[in-house]
Amino acid sequence: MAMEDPERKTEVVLLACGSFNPITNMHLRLFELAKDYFHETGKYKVIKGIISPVGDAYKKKGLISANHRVTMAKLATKNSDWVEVDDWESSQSEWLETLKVLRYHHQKLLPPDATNSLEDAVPLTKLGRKRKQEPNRHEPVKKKNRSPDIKSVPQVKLLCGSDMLESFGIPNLWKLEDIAEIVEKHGLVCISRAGNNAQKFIYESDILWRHKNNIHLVEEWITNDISSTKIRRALRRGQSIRYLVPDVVRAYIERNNLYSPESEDRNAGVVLAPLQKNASDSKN
Ligand SMILES: Nc1ncnc2c1ncn2[C@@H]1O[C@H](COP(=O)(O)OP(=O)(O)OP(=O)(O)O)[C@@H](O)[C@H]1O
Ligand SMILES: NC(=O)c1ccc[n+]([C@@H]2O[C@H](COP(=O)(O)O)[C@@H](O)[C@H]2O)c1
Ligand SMILES: [Zn+2]
Repeated sequence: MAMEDPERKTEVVLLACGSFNPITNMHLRLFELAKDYFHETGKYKVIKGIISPVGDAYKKKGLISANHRVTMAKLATKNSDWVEVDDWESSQSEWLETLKVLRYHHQKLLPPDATNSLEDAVPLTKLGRKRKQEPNRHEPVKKKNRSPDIKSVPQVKLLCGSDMLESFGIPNLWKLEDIAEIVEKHGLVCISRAGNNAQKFIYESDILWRHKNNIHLVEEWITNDISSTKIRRALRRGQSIRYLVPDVVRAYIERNNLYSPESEDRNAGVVLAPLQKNASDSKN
């Protein structure tokens, strides 16, 4: 009686977008923290985590080739039974808005006959009901006899740190309509990060406030301020990065001599792709 009906839980896929230059232990922790959070609510079941390294066309300073970044992320997740790396985003020749990456991964989860431009026409939660239940290759078929109310299409939520949430406020970096669609149709899971105040940021934004039910703030109590920037800095200085990144990643970096003063100068003086794109969009 008191047992929850597992079939009624909303299935969630967590998508983390970023440079992963290189992937760190903290990136991997984000997934574990978010999964614990959702399971503790009793309402969600996290079925998968996806790491999507940004493509080279993002043009961030110090960004090394996507090839290496994807390889390192794959090495780092080798032992995870639920987090995987997807190179679809990084294999595009142009930089892609994060919303487009979310849409792509959501579409991949739809039954094959539902993928034709339904996305914008039908609210996400209705998609599963509108179409006949069909197995898809991402998920084993569950018991039949589902209640029609079960949202059978998993939600794809954007997993990020609070610095990424706060980057929504940087002029020209994000389009307002993209932010709106991310929080309205998909949802956001934000892990606290030193120096950021996500709650206040949501309070100060009308659009985020309106959709705060779809923004999940997760407090990281075992605080850990590892960042890729600090890893690259340590490497340039010949310092150890052991126990800050998975050991296979450390070995791969050393073997290929990936980070140096020269690599840090990549894209120096180049305008970041979203800034470039949004500036030229606002001119036409
Ligand atoms: N220590 C951390 N705590 C919370 N979130 C984090 C942490 N490190 C990374 N993230 C999140 O992981 C995602 C990918 O981040 P990204 O690839 O930029 O890593 P990073 O460590 O912030 O790198 P960089 O220092 O180069 O900006 C972002 O959403 C970012 O907020
Ligand atoms: N408008 C947008 O969709 C937009 C703008 C800026 C960054 N991003 C994404 O956010 C992530 C930021 O990563 P970094 O913190 O490593 O720069 C990347 O995946 C990037 O593509 C998206
Ligand atoms: Zn970052």
